[in-house]
Amino acid sequence: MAQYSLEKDKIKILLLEGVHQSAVDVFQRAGYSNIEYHKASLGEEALQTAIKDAHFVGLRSRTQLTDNVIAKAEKLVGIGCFCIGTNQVNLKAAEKHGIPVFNAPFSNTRSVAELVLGQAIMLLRGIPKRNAAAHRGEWLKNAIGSFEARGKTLGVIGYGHIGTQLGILAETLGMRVIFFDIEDKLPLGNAQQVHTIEALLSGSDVVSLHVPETKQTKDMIGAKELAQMRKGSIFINASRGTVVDIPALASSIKENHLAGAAIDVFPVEPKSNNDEFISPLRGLDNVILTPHVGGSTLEAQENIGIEVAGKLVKYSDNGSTMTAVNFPEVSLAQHTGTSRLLHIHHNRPGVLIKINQAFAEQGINIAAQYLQTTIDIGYVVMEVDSDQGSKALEQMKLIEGTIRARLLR
Ligand SMILES: NC(=O)c1ccc[n+]([C@@H]2O[C@H](COP(=O)([O-])OP(=O)(O)OC[C@H]3O[C@@H](n4cnc5c(N)ncnc54)[C@H](O)[C@@H]3O)[C@@H](O)[C@H]2O)c1
Ligand SMILES: O=C(O)[C@H](O)COP(=O)(O)O
Repeated sequence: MAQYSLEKDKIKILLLEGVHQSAVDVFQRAGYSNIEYHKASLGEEALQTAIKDAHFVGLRSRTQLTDNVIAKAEKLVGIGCFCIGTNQVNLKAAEKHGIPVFNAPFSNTRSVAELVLGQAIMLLRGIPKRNAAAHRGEWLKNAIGSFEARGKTLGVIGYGHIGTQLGILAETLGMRVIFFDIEDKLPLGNAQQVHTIEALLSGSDVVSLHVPETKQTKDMIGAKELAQMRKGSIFINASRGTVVDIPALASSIKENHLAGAAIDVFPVEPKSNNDEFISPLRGLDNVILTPHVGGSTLEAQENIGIEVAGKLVKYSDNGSTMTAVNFPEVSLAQHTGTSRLLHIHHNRPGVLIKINQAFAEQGINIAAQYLQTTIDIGYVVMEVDSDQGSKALEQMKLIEGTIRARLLR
């Protein structure tokens, strides 16, 4: 599939799930005015219709970009996840179609860490159940099951951007921090890495999960793992809903093995704010339930809007793919005085040689050339004399193994 870059006002940008206005501002400042904006996510059928003529799509954690949806989005050249998680996008399918996927790996991490710390303090004091009781007209003034955070052990599972920040914040309260991660990680502050999940679960007063959704983390915490936690301890999950067996967690709370929990993410979440939230955890006074708002602060959303829209604009304007999660990364300055071509191909031997040969035969002068590959695809960026761009694109289209070719203006 070959594409000439369109006039910017012809490039359709589909924004879903109420991404922050800052994203719209970034696109508009860069000259992209054809923006279709939706406050909610779209179901598969509506999504297929809206995405059919879109060149870029921006979404958050709810919208499912399946293989099927991507295959039908014939004009799509870039995907922006305005969040951290990218599990809602079939990354392999996007790669196969030559579509880079970008996200915001840092912008909401502090928001999650702050929320979790607040929840830990509230749960250690038994506040959620006292709050629920007060709303029913009951008065639970006593110190039973009420503890300071100081001196308690926080166990972090997944010591990445969020887990590390949480650890540092917790230490400022005088908590001891241990963590479990599949990688060896540099402990920040006085944190200590433990090497089994059992050691973490049995050694912590508060356990907090900060792992991504992967095959390995699916149902990582079930009845067996909950039983390994200390009696009277606290469990927090603001990572992904697939990581925890929720019925097992509900049983552990009802049996008073755990003193409380805070859950922000669920295996099945309502599609919109108008749909009912269904969970076996509903009605348990010592469980804080939040509607996947760990990263939903105005600061985080504004920064995410600027960051991800900026990455999409850069890719559209000059082909730069830095920080793409499924694609060869190429960092490129703005080009002046030349035509820049982007060529995405199946990663087989000889593609670059064939492009160079074809250009040589046609007398096309190459001013600059960049190549990066993943196992499956190669990404070549070439600059040619500005009057030779269209001819060069025609030649690129003919190369065997081409997935996409694009000429930037
Ligand atoms: N609730 C929310 O609104 C919200 C907001 C932001 C992020 N998140 C979720 O939180 C997750 C973590 O975010 P982050 O920025 O800290 O990610 P990160 O990639 O920086 O850290 C994840 C850590 O988990 C570790 N890990 C991976 N698999 C593991 C396993 N099987 N066992 C133990 N450790 C494992 C990794 O090595 C890494 O250190 C995200 O993937 C996202 O799904 C949720
Ligand atoms: O992956 C993330 O960053 C979080 O889960 C937040 O997702 P959201 O943007 O849909 O709230």
